[in-house]
Amino acid sequence: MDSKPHTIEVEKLHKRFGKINAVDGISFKVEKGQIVGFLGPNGAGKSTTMRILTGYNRASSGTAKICGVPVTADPHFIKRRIGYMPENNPLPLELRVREYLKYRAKIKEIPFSQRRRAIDTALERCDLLRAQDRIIGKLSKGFRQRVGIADAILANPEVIIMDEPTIGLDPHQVILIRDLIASLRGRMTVIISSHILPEIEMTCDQIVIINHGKIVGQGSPAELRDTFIDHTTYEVEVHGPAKELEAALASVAPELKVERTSERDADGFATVEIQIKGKHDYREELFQALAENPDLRPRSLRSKMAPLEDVFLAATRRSWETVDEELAAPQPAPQEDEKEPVTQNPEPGTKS
Ligand SMILES: Nc1ncnc2c1ncn2[C@@H]1O[C@H](COP(=O)(O)OP(=O)(O)OP(=O)(O)O)[C@@H](O)[C@H]1O
Repeated sequence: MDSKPHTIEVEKLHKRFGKINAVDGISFKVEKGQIVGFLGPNGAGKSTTMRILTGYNRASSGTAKICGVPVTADPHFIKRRIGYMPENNPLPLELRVREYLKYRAKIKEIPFSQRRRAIDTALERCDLLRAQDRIIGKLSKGFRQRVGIADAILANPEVIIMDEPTIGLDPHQVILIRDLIASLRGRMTVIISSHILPEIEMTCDQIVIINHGKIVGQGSPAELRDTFIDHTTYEVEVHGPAKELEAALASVAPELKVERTSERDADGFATVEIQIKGKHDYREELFQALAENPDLRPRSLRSKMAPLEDVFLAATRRSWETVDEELAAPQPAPQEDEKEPVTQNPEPGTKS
């Protein structure tokens, strides 16, 4: 049973651009205070979904609700509840940081008496107090991204949507932005899209994997691993003849595969990566098999979590197989609404 309230509810969302199904029946819910990552290859439909949520794009069909209200029902209500940082966020390069946030505070209708405090808080949270009088055009890309985030959080909205917030940043800046996003956990509901998989894994409570406009995987990193990864990987450091090692490993599990073996180090130890099908933890059996052989000397043994990249590849591969099957199947005659995009909702007003 659902326990926490859902700040974002998306149901059977479709967006067609002519013949392109950019978003093809997406449904998901996000609990209050969670950080959700959108993962997907180029053209998967991430930005389009985000733009529908913010009211920038209208859906062809389906519903998207923010705080229980359909995004098209009350654009003003939605505007006040969402902070949006679009991909390649355009900023006025000639303005100073504080000046820009003042202008944005006005647009966002923050009451005059609260503006100064709201700006100071956003500057502080984004570690921009030192840069508040700098001209935006003279800031590094990392600082500009922080200005974009400061703008998104300025009105203390319930939902923050960020499209590729770390694109083009150096690793140091990526860590700063990641920490900044993590600091919003519990306070705001956050959706971010990124191609940087470890970043999504480190930052997000839930991950939504999108491919060809459809959701192909959804859940916490652990749940996704459970769904898409059917093996466990182990790494063992061992000394001894290759033949003996092969025999010892073969006795552990019939479906054991040696993925790679490193060069031996100065002490004669090689690092061997092993994969065994299934979810059973074979560490004890592996250690025993190696230790029992007098010609082998194990030095360390550990199980390795599958990288999110493997989950992503497995999820998208599975969806490509489905697409291939769909393409091979006989096609029904086109429906009326496939010929012309359905414009169910009016285009909302200004950017928030
Ligand atoms: N305004 C538009 N007109 C026509 N087609 C569009 C439009 N916007 C997006 N598309 C198409 O819709 C599909 C989904 O695009 P979208 O930008 O949502 O993908 P994405 O997952 O955000 O990709 P990326 O990671 O490259 O930003 C793509 O095929 C894209 O070409």
